[in-house]
Amino acid sequence: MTNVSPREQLARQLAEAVAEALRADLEHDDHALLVVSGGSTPVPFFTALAACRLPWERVQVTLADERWVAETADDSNARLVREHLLCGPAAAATFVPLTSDHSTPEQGAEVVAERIEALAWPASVVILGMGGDGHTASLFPDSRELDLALSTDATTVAVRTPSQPQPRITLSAERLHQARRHFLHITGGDKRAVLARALAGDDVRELPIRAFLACPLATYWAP
Ligand SMILES: O=C(O)[C@H](O)[C@@H](O)[C@H](O)[C@H](O)COP(=O)(O)O
Repeated sequence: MTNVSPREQLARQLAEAVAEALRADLEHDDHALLVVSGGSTPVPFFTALAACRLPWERVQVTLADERWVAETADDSNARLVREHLLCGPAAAATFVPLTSDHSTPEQGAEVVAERIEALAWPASVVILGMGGDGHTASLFPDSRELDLALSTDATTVAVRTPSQPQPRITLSAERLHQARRHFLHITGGDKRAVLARALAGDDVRELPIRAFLACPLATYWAP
């Protein structure tokens, strides 16, 4: 038995659950939509999911949020997806990024929204991450667009926040709720403590992850 770390085991278990969900939906739908988050946590999950046997040509992939940077930039979530998930057979999936040629997310938000709205909603799966400040996607507590992102029925919202170096674009909470299944993928003691605080209170503006605690949320956590 190889010595597999708890985080690697978690990534593999999450990948199996997501693959199973996609297969179940593809039994009765032509396409299945997977919405993933960026950051660092998802990398082993992406690698494990890419190795799963799926009719990838019928899977659509998009992002919950994105930094408004070129796809060649180190901190591009689209780059992370292309490098770690869309590999091997999974390269046959249809990936729809969240950036456009516009110089700002405010200018690009509408054309990105149109592109996203054409996908196979409701999503089969939304994978959420969480930051130490309780943000998820780009719903940041210190963002002046938080109230809008939590209340609008628009698909995308341009976000600027003092805590992040780049402008961002995020799917709105309303759009992120349009899914059959929600998974929260977090690791480490700090995030476990933030989740415990989120579960103990109701103020969504304080900890925006709270916007997703009511929908069934499968939490995948490892130390
Ligand atoms: O663009 C992003 O950064 C993500 O979509 C973001 O919402 C992420 O899930 C959290 O910031 C956690 O990031 P880590 O996994 O790097 O801790």
